[in-house]
Amino acid sequence: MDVSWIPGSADLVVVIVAVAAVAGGAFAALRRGKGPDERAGGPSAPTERPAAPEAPAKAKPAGPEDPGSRLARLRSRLSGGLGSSLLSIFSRGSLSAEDWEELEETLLAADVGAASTDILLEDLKARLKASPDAEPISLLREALLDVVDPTLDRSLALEPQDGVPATAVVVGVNGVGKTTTVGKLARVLVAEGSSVVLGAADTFRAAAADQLETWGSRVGVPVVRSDREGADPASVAFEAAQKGKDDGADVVLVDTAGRLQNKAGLMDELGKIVRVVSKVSPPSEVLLVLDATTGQNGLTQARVFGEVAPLTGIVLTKLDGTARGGIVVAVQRELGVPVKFIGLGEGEDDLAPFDAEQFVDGLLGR
Ligand SMILES: Nc1nc2c(ncn2[C@@H]2O[C@H](COP(=O)(O)OP(=O)(O)OP(=O)(O)O)[C@@H](O)[C@H]2O)c(=O)[nH]1
Repeated sequence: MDVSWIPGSADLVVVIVAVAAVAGGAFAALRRGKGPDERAGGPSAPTERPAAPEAPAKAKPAGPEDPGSRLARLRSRLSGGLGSSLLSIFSRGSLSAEDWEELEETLLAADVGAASTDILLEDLKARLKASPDAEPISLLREALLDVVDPTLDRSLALEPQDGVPATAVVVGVNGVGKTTTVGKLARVLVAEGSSVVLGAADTFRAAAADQLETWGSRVGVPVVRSDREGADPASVAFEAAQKGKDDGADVVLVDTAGRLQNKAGLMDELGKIVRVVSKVSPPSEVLLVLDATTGQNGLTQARVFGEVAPLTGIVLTKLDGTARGGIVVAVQRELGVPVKFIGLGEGEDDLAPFDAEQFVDGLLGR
C-alpha cells in the first residue's frame, strides 16, 4: 500500500501504525464463542433464485500478511505524528491559556469532535488539579482511555450454532468501504479455518455485486447474488443465509447498500434484510462501516443506522488517508458501540482489529 501520495496523512498514520502494531496477531482472537440463541423456522421460498457462482467454500488462500511485516511496510513510508504536537505542548511545563487553546485545536484537528474535546480537556484539568506532579500526557492518556474504553468487547460474535451459520450484516452509506470490508473479513475468517458465504444484498448497483464476486473468488468463497439490478436485497440476503446453512458454512457475511438520502427506504430495506435473514439465522453482528475521512459526519450516519438495527460494532475505514483518527474517540463516547476494526488501505490485508490502548498510545505518540 502506497500512502505517500496522501497529503497531510502523516499525522494519523503514525497513530495507525501504532494501532496496527498492537493489533498485530490479534486476528487469532477475532471471534468469540457467542452466537444467537434462537433460530426461527424457514421462510417461504423467494421467487427468485439468485445465481450463486460455485467456489470451494473450504478453500484456503495463503494466510494474511504477517501483521508485523504489514506494520514495517507502513512505517517505512511514514514519519511525523499528531502525538508530536501534543508532546511539544506538554513539554512546555505548566500550561498557559494559549497552551490549552493549542491543545484544544490539536484535538479538534484530529476530529475528536467539539463535545468530546471539551470533556477531555475538563477531565484533564481535573486530573492535573488532583495530581499536579503527574505528567500531563499520562493524565491525558487516562482521560482518553476512559472515553475509548478498553474494556469493551471488540471480538466478533460469529460462532455457528447447531449447524446453522452465524450471520453478519454489514451496513453503511455508499462508498465507505462496506464491500471491501466484507472481502477483508472473509479473508481473515477463511484463514482462521472458517467456511464463509457472501451475500451481495447491495442490488442497487450491479457493479457492487461484481466487486463482491471478485473478492469472493480472490478469497475462495461462494457469493450469492442476483443478476437483476434492483432485485429485492432481502431475497438475496435470505438466499445467502440459506446457502450457508445448506452448505454447512460457519459464517454468512451480507453486504448491503446504504442510501441515506432516503431514510425511510433505508430503514425498510435494512429492517427487511435483518428480518428475513433471521428466518435462517438471526444476525449476531450488525457492523456499521464508517469512513474516517468524513469526520464528524460519521457520527450522524451512525445514529441513523443505529435506529434501523442494533449495531454491534463499527469498522472505521480509510484511516490511512486522514488525520482524523480522533473520530474513534467521538464515536466511542457518543454511541458506546465498540470500534472493532480499522481499515488501513484497499489491500486484502489492510484491516486490523482495533485495540483501545494502542490507539490511545499511538494518538499520544507514545
Ligand atoms: N484507502 C483506503 N481505501 C479503502 C479502504 N476501504 C475501502 N477503500 C476503498 O474505498 C472505495 C469504496 O469501497 P467499497 O468497498 O466499494 O465501498 P461500499 O461501501 O461497498 O460502496 P457502495 O457499494 O457504493 O455502497 C474503494 O475504492 C475501496 O478500495 C481503506 O481502509 N483505505
